[in-house]
Amino acid sequence: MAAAAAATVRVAAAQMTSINDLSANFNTCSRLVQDAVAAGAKLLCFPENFSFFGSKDGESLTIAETLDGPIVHRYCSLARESGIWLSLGGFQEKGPDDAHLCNTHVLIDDSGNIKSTYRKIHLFDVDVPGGAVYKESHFTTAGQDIVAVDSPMGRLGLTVCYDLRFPELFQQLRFQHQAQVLIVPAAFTKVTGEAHWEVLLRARAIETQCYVIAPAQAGKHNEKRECYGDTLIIDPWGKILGRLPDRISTGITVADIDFSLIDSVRTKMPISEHRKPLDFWKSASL
Ligand SMILES: O=C(O)CNC(=O)[C@H](CS)NC(=O)CCC(=O)C(=O)O
Repeated sequence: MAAAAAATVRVAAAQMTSINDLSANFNTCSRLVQDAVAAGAKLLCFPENFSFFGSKDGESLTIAETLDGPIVHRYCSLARESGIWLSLGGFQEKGPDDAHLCNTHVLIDDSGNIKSTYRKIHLFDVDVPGGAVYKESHFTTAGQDIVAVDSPMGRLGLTVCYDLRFPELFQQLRFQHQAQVLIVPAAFTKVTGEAHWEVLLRARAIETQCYVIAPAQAGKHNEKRECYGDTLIIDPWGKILGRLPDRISTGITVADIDFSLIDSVRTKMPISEHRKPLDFWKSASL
């Protein structure tokens, strides 16, 4: 008889203040990996720009690398040596030309192999009210593909930051790609985070009936940039399971993924049966 799958599995999400120094950020990540392993986590998720947070426009282009370059290689070794899965939630991957990179979410297994990669689909070209103007597309090429992948932590759906505002991606991950756990690494602005971060994350968890793991950049990265922070882990009922003692400190939070909770929430409230196919909406709007 096959061994029964574990009923729960522990995951961790990091909160950190990355700077424009690859080694300093790697040292922080290594320390957080040790904390996650000590806490019994099988997966640790890092925020967007975990390995490098530029201090001026275009600085990230100077450190962009391919997935087989030394930066990702170092994180693969860290995963293998520590026996933990890592979600690298926003790596500056060398793009199609020297003027563009891809904002790539890289998932590494506990043997140190890259399991999958997702390239951020929605780019942050936004004039933040009361904040700065962002033009991510100036130096970033958008991804085209939805990515979900099986793991011991369930079927993981990969996203990056601003994707959070586009529920259709999350609907696709749940209903077309059968995701159970959605990872939303972020570097949210302070202004938009205050207004929207928690409510958007809880909404995505509730409407997809998935766990949501949302590791966040936090606090002041340099003279010009400050991120909202507030790393969260949320269950499929929308309940917050994990959060650091404060919004901007560096550290991890952990929570247990309970597969029976996913099943019971979905069975008792069968939205996958009640939802209308796209064709319904086409005819309903005529
Ligand atoms: O600020 C930085 O340099 C780092 N941030 C990023 O790399 C990305 C792209 S500019 N930030 C977001 O997507 C913020 C989304 C957001 O804040 C929202 O949707 O409200």
